[in-house]
Amino acid sequence: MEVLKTSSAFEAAGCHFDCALQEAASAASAPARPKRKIPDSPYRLKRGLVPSIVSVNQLSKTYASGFQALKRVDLDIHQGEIFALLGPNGAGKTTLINIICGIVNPSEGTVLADGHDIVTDFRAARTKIGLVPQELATDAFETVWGTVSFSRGLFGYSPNPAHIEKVLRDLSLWDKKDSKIMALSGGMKRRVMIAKALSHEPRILFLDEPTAGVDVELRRGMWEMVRKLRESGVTIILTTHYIEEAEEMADRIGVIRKGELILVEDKAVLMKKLGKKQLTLSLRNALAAIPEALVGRYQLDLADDGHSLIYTFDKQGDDNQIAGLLRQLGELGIDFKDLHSSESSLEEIFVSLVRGQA
Ligand SMILES: Nc1ncnc2c1ncn2[C@@H]1O[C@H](COP(=O)(O)OP(=O)(O)OP(=O)(O)O)[C@@H](O)[C@H]1O
Repeated sequence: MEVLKTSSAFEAAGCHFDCALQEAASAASAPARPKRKIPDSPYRLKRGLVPSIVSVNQLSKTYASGFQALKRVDLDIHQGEIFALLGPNGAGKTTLINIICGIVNPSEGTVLADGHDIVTDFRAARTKIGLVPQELATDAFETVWGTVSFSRGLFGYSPNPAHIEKVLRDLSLWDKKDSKIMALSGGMKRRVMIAKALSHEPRILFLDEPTAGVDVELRRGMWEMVRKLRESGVTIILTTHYIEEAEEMADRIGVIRKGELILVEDKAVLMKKLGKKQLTLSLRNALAAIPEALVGRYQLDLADDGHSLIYTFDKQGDDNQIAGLLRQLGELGIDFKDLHSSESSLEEIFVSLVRGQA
């Protein structure tokens, strides 16, 4: 439930998805924590009027080995949104991003980036896109200013010092503009990668695992920065293994499993539709088992050596069910001294989706 948000264990370890699944499974008994208020986004406020900026149609990829990494994927990314692509290791996220960015050829299907076909109109499509790859690949001996300016040149754009200055200032790198890359911290290097990706003024920015291995404080700073980029009109597509990141940042969420896009949904709708609620009753006297009269009628579990009775129900469920359960408990003489409710986190919803249970 709420308690299953990204735990510090895999934050610290930069842990990958399979690990997250195990964490989620084993964290069910952790104490509840209060729900965080996530600010509404400009995208969400004007939703309904937003056109697509990336259009993926029936996209498939079969590698030379014969392995089919993507299976007829259809996806529209809306202008001005932050879209989070989630999926276990090997699901096909990087393949999809690499095809859109022109790094991997599609086997079938088409992709339009800001109206340009990524195969037949490659150059125009590529200028619209910025990619921040997972690996920090920068020239250690080059200066921040030099490497970011050079990236712009790679796209055939004439120098624009005013733009490079703005990017460096926005990313809090201006005071480091003359520093060599090797003299920067990991977090600064990551921001240099973002500056490089923004050097040619793209309208679409792909962030592949933007905060992998980044400490919690810096990660929050990165989230703030990504939101500012979105406010400046850049559409952002990110992959992440940190569910908290998607929950915090994304307007919409796509889930890939075994090369298939199994779900694309507004985050808030997803959490409402697939989310579960739990009502936990602290019993006055421990129960050895769920009473016969309740079995099959309610989804009930015992915890805490029989001292807690947990009722799980759909978020969109009928409130009369709770009243009915409480009445029946009274009739059975089962008394409780306290009760509290909690809601599923995105992480729980996600775990059930990739396991195929949702
Ligand atoms: N060049 C390649 N040749 C053959 N198979 C490949 C190639 N690149 C990727 N694959 C396979 O395609 C599948 C999808 O890989 P991809 O890198 O897209 O997954 P991912 O969702 O990004 O995973 P991760 O979260 O681990 O980065 C994997 O099974 C991978 O082994």
